[in-house]
Amino acid sequence: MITLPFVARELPNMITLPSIVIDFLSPTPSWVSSFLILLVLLVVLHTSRSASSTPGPTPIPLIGNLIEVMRNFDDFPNWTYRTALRYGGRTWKFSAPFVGTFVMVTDPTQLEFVLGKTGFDDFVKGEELNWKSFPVFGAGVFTTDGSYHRKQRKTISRVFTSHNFRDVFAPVFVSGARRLNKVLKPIAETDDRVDMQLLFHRLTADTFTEIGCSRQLNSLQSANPEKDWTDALDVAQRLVIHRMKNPLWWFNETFFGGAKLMKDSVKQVDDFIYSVIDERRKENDSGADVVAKDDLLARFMRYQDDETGEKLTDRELRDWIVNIFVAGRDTTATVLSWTVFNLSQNPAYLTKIYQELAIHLPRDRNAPITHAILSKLVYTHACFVETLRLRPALAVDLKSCFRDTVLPDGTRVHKGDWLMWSPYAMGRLESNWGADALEFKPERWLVETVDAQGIKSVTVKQESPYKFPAFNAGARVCPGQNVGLLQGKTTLALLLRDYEIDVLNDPPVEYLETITHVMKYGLWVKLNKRKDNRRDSGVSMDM
Ligand code: HEM
Repeated sequence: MITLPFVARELPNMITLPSIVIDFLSPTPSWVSSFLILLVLLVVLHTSRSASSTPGPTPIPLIGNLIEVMRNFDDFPNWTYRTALRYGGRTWKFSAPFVGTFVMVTDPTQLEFVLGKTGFDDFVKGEELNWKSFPVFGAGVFTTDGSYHRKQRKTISRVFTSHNFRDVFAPVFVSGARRLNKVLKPIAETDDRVDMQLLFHRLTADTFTEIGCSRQLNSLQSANPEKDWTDALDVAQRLVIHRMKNPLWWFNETFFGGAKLMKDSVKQVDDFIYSVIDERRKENDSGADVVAKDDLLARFMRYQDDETGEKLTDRELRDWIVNIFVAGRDTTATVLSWTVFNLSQNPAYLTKIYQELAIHLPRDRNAPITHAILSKLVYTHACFVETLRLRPALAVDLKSCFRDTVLPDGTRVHKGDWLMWSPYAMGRLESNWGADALEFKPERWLVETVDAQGIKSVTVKQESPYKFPAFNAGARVCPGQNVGLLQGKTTLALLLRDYEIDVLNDPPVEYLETITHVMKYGLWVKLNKRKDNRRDSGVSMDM
């Protein structure tokens, strides 16, 4: 054994290598030997880390689990499920070069540590996510940490009052669902097929533009040019995902036009949002009563920093609006699509929804449908959350580890590692949901309660968010979950009241993993007008 002088200088504890290695290295230029030694050290480091007691797919020196990850790239949520099964729901690890080590959690107790109070400061969104997504999300609520994130959450949460649920959200969602049904009417009268996923996305784009900035996008009814900004947002979001998932993303952006596509898409988004902000500022200056518009933009414009008294700049307003738009639009539309699909595979549950609608929705199709009525649609609600369990809108989520820490099960997580959790896998594990975990079974959400007067009622169970993290959990739990649920059940209720939906499975229904768990080829269906099941005569409902 001989000692390498330069290594000894770098590392006082003296690292020694077998002479055979040195003999091999000595005739080579010093940078080559330095590089090779670095590689050897990396292998040693890598092997010592992977030799930890945390299970996981066997890594290959230097490339970690890259091959396995690449092989399962397009089926990532299922891979997380299969691997979690292999390790019996225990925490496991995998790694990939240039991306890092991922610690995967599927057990509610570990997730509570990570997302709850104890680990909140140890696990953050982090700088990498922040800068990679900056062109699209800017310094928005999704990608920031610390006090800036808290002030956004506080302002956003103030919009979700019971008054707004009753007087703003419910009417917007009911009128959106009615518009959707109107668009479907001529389609149902012919043999035409339609992609419901596309229409759900347009519907939620319309409703969240209305809630966000009181603009009528009308993308459901027409090829409105303003709709293009939402398409551009989709493209930009996909590029962000590419940045997060593919270590060679910069290659694509630099040499294959990705950078231009990102720039053009972001510009289209910005043009729309800045024009809305500009218009609102002019309305403000002209003395128009913007306060009466209790939309998110109005609230954000009224926001003043507690300490400095400063208001938000146009750029900040733009970021806040984009984030909330993405949060509300894609998630709800995705879950709606999967709910329709799940119900088509389980007609018995569809029949139960029909019964519930027959009892609670007004007989007159044009009569108002209030928030109070919608609150009674417990079974429809349960179908929506059961879909979320099996098809969470964010199938996999992650945070960056800010400092070395140890999970309750003893797993060591190092600073810079990624802490990942898979709501998709967690929703399917028997250890979390019992032997029938893979079955679509809305009943698992229903609980019977008895009030002080002895009156029985059925409600939807509140599961622990650490067992059911479809809306995240802890201090970053989704503040809009009840808004999403309300729009989900409203749309579903009115759609199923009026139409029988025949899912064609052609093209097949498969998922595509982008930010949300969307369907790769859409959800193609054939529609028929439904008969009103309260009338024995079987007379078709008026449209
Ligand atoms: C079914 C519908 C919805 C689902 C499944 C859902 C799910 C989620 C999830 C999983 C997160 C955490 C994402 C992360 O890790 O950063 C999240 C965050 C968030 N959601 Fe939702 N969401 C839904 C609807 C909505 C709606 C309708 C709004 C607003 C109107 C909204 C607003 C937000 C916001 C602002 C955040 C960021 C919270 C933070 O980081 O502090 N969501 N949502």
